[in-house]
Amino acid sequence: MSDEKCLASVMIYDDGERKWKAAGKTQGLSSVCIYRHTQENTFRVIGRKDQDGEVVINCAVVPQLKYNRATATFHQWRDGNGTVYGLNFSTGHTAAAFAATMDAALDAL
Ligand SMILES: CC(=O)N[C@@H](Cc1ccccc1Cl)C(=O)N1CCC[C@]12C=C[C@@H]1CC[C@@H](C(=O)N3CCC[C@@H]4C=C[C@H]5CC[C@@H](C(=O)O)N5C(=O)[C@H]43)N1C2=O
Repeated sequence: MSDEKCLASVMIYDDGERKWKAAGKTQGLSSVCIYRHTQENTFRVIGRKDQDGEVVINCAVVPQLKYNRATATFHQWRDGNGTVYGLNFSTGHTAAAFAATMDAALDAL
């Protein structure tokens, strides 16, 4: 998979409060990548805060994942146990690159 680093602000939707929260301990941008495990042909979304390396997203890409391009720079999906992740990308270009990689991963599953 393209290991192009996509810069985004990673957010998690708090169902209880019905609002988006920044993922991780601090605000700020993370490098978000989709990694492929070659032997198992599985994929994971891994996001690390640029500031301190904190892993703020570590989410399996499962075949039934519905990836929603809510806007040109904000994409979102629900993981297997109902957590909703949102990626607020720095640019439409990185959003489109990430979404294309996500689509390729979903096609390969
Ligand atoms: C059927 C279904 O599951 N639907 C899900 C989405 C979905 C569809 C299909 C497959 C998977 C999924 Cl996950 C759904 O609708 N969800 C998932 C949880 C949150 C939400 C529910 C209600 C609110 C209303 C408004 C809307 C929202 O959140 N935004 C609008 C579009 C961009 C806008 C951009 C940025 C973020 C940064 C903070 C906040 C702001 O800009 O200040 N914000 C926004 O406001 C963002 N919501 C959602 O997306």
